Amino acid sequence: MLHLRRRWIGGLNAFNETIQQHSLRHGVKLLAVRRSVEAKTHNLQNTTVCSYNASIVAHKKTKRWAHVLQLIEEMWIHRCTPDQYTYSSAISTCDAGPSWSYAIALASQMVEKEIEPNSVTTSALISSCSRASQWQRALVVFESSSRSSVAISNAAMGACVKASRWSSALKLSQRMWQEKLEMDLVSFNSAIHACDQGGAWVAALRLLSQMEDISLQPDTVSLNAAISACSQGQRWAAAVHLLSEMPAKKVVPDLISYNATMNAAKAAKLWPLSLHLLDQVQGSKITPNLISFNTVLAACEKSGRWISAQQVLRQMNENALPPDRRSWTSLVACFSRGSKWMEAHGTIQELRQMRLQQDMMIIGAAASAYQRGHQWLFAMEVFSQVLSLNLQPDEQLYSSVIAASAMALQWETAMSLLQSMPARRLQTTSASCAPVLTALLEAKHWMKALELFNKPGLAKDTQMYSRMVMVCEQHNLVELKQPLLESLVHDLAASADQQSLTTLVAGRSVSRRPGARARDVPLSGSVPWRPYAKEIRLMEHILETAVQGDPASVCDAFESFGLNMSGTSKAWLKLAAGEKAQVLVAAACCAPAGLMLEIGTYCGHSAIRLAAARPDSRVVTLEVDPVHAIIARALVEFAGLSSSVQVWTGYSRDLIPFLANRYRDSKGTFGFVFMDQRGSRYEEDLASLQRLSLLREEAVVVADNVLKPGAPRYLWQVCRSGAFDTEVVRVFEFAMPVEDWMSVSVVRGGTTAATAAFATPSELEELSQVADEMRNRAQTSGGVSFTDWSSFAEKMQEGLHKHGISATLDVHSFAGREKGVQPASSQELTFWKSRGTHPVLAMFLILTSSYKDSDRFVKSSQ
Ligand SMILES: C[S@@+](CC[C@H](N)C(=O)[O-])C[C@H]1O[C@@H](n2cnc3c(N)ncnc32)[C@H](O)[C@@H]1O
Repeated sequence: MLHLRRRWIGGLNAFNETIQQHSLRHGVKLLAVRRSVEAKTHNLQNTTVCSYNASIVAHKKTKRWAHVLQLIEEMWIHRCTPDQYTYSSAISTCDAGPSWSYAIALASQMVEKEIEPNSVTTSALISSCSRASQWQRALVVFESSSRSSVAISNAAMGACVKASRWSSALKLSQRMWQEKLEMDLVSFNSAIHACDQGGAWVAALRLLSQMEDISLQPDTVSLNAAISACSQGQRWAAAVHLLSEMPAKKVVPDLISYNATMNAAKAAKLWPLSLHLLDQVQGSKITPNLISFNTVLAACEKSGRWISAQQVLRQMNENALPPDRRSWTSLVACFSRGSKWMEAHGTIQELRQMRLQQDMMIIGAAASAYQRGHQWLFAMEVFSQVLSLNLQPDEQLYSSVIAASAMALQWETAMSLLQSMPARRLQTTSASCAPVLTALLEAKHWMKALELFNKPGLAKDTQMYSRMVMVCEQHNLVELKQPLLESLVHDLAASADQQSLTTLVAGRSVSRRPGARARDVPLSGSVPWRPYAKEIRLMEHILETAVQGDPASVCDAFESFGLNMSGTSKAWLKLAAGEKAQVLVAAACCAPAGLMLEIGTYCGHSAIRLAAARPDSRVVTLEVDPVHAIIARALVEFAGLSSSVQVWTGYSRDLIPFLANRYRDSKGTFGFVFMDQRGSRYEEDLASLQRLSLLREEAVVVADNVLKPGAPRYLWQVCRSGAFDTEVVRVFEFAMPVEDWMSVSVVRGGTTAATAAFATPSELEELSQVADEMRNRAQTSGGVSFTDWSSFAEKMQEGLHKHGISATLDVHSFAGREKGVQPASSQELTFWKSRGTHPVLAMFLILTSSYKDSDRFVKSSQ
């Protein structure tokens, strides 16, 4: 007993400082003097401990802690010794509100008077420490308490949770479980709350199952905390599961349950799920609040779903819930991501009229929209607005405004903005430097550009190199390009792989190295991923296995390497090979004379195929990644096609206007185009080609991957605008057992600029965004499994079908003629023409005729 008391005293010694600061002893004494006078008057001498205790309990109910303190002091004066019960009641009265320090003072008095504390006093004392944000002291009291009890442990866990010490709280709950204390709802709820704080979703689910084991019914608080833990732990599926299970557990979900699940959907960028949950809330008797709407808006923002965001804002108005700054920021950011600068601008104007105070978030989102829309004057205007509002511009805002100015060739403005960043203690990054560099190069200030580029500490990324290399190539700045490429290769992660690139950059052409052995082809999942390791191995494989100067053997080597890669899309080689190559070559063979354009060179596989298939033509191919471009040039040279294939480094949006100047031809420059860049750019790049009159009459335009990841906006243009005749060809993805589509279109005469005004239905806009999300997912470290690709392709097919877009030709059972162009019989051509098929496509159909279509032809022509 004595030992336990010592422990208790030891624990309390830690409070000395607090007691000195907050002790009421002094105040209590003064009160007691007054009270003792009153006591005399009221003849309280005969009052017993019991009656004092009764009065204290009465005051406890009304939380009159000052009276309780007076009574205790009085008891001492009248030599009526307070007991354990007196102190328990008194401490729990003082535990509430600002009087927590008196609880500590009372506890200290108990120690002084050698009165043994019970579990009520201890837990009340722990709560007091917790209120005083003294979680460590709460734990000291807990550890020094003589016996374990649920109340004491709950109080200690509560103190840890309040102080966000989630792991300490979880340890306490584990201890309770191991010590077989009868954990109650409060214990579990505190523990699950701790899991929420730490995103410990596994522990939260384990606690729920422990509750089930002891037949303890969780309540809304338990389940909401568990959903929130899953959300913190990025487990949206578990969060949705918990929400859907609530009715079965006889727990009614409330707004917090829905908001927490929506938050999980937002974190996973699952905007359709968050919209669905919002619909569910609205369909139930719960009224969504600002948090609900803002969570859904933020989910839309993450994916740039501006149409959905607009709908959510309308719903807010219908619910008489005015959007706040956060809601507006999400909307403007959605417009920015969706490249809708005019809509973003309209919203900013609306906010000004509403006199809504704008903050850095909204302004930053607007500046980014202006940057994407090349609106440097508006970007500068918002920048000035930031200064006039005495806000501190951040790096993001600087980058947007600099990029917008640089794109408008305002290099002086861009440069002075960049130079003013350090004065504001802002770090210059590649996002802010790259546009200035490009603008300087465009303005032919080569030396200034080089000076900036060589500035120590400048973070250089591939995009920056790409833009620099692009300008050097366009202006034939060989002396400038060389150090850039050297620096690029040097900046790549140091590895043996780097050597091959160094050789190429040094200007030494690659050739077959007799005796050298290609490294094992497959890049298994266990091989650590290094930048460009896959591409460098591919190159080495081709150099070792193909015949120099023989394009067919080079293409075979590309394919054999690709077929040996396996697993997820991360290891998969993104070539238009296999069936796709057959469609590509057949379409190219039907195209009118003129240059052939490819957007998306990668390592040069399809460019080599095209050049080999049409020796009468030249291929111009664009590649944004400078390392891919280096490898592609080397392999084109190895295939003996350097004079037929020209590789340009740069982003298609920047390069197409350059092509217009470089290759202008009065008949239109390109007779054939192969779109194999990011599918979300197809439509815009095609529109640029049309606007700049770069397409010949009856030019053939082929696009790959129009089903997976998909290019719904582009398909809508080529299938439904009336400006093209199009066949949509069903093929197998190269080296993947998944269906994909390629589109083969012929530009109808006189319609080269007609598609711009042809609006895409909103559902297809949405589908385009889904496609982009899949593209992003494919680029993440996990990649996308073949099964996921397959089910994605099915869904995309359904979505397109609703808008009348389906495959028109099946090449799975390709029965076309052997390689190369063979003259089609006049009977075949007449057949297709009689069916209204464009003669160029008729030719293509004959070349790629599948069993199905051959049958159709044979039966109809008999
Ligand atoms: C699917 S791969 C091309 C495969 C290649 N056509 C073949 O079949 O061998 C796509 C390539 O396009 C490049 N790319 C993506 N978007 C681009 C753009 N807008 N402009 C230029 N290149 C782009 C990527 O860096 C990547 O190397």
